[in-house]
Amino acid sequence: MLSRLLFFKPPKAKASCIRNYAHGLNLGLHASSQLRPRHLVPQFRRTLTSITSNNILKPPPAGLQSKARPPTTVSWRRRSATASTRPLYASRAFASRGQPPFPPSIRTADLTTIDLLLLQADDQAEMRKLHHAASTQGFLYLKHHDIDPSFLFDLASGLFSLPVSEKMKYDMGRSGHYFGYKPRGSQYIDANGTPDKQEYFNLSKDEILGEAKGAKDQPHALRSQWDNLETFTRQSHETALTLLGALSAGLKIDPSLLLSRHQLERPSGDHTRVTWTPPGIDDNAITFGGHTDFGSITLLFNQLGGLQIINPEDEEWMYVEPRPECAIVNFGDSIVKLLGGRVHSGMHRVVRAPGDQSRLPRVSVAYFMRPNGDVQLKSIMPDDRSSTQAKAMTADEWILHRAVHRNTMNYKGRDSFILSKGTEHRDLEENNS
Ligand SMILES: O=C(O)CCC(=O)C(=O)O
Ligand SMILES: [Fe+2]
Repeated sequence: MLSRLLFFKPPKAKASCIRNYAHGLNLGLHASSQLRPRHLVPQFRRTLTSITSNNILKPPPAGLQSKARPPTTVSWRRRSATASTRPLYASRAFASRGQPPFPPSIRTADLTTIDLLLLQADDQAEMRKLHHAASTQGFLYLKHHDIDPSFLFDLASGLFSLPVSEKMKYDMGRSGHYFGYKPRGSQYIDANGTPDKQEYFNLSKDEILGEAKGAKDQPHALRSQWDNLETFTRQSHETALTLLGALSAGLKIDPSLLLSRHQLERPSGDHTRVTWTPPGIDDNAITFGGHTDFGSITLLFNQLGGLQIINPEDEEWMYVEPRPECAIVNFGDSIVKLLGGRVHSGMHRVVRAPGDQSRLPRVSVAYFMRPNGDVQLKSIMPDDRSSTQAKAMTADEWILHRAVHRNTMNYKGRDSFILSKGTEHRDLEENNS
């Protein structure tokens, strides 16, 4: 791996040098599956640290700094590789799990498929396609990623079959704290306060990377997978950064505007979520009500159907068919606010899995990328500057706001429902942002 890194030229300009070096770092990481930045020779690590600390990346605040890890977060491109030169995609292993097929007769959303390899190769047409998908449906399929969520699907049954009293030791509660366990029924799904039907664990990026103070303990099923969780977190974040970089190109803005607001090493609400819905749900039941995601980019991994989005043409709900070789990507409220409404945060919900799939427990895995916690959620677009001087909620405040108001125990009628909504209800939202 070192010989690969030495091919890279010494730094020229700040931004490009960071990309080249971090790019090289990533190439090394992926070429040699289990190598991580902490395995780099100290000399190279020092070089990277001094480059990145040169006013482009702010170091994390004291107390949150990782001793072993250089900040590598500005990269968004890796050197392109063709499908034939790349190792077996993790998603292929994820594909063969023998679940009943998604029923072919069901109406599904016709989402654009974006090729991550083409984005990494700076393919202009693919970047335009990404921009178009982001600004219309706000949902897309992403192929040729190398994120492997299969270990989380494997551990889900053991994790969620723990006694409720055991899982409740990790309860996230009702205060808006958003990491830990969410029991079934603790969020409501509609204006009447109907409880949801799924449980999940949210695992903080900062805790997984060892950078959060006071990190919570975790059940053994998760704790024993910490290395895999770290790899999953890093790869998901890196993939989301690639999307942000390519989207910036589509929007013709300086990529650092978005990249500097989504740094891996900065404290943020990013997390991995493993969701479990038991079989035996009533036909037509909604297990997770219509919502938009709070953050910037969600990478979702599904084996079973059940996810639905609203068709912008006729406003009807349509299934999103799981494609095991693809992640489902959607854009959330935070990036809508940062880009002054130039992308769409798609409304979605989850219903019982269709057909024979409904006989299985439904597991889904997601990585939620959010802005750094202290980022103000207002437009960063150069054209919007004059209208965005007022102070806005920070990314952390926005999570708190939405999470508190979704909690069943905080439900006080329609007003609570209105307060729980995101950017899909712009008229409502203007009153609470
Ligand atoms: O389970 C799914 O397919 C989607 C879950 C979801 O929308 C969420 O957790 O925000
Ligand atoms: Fe969602």
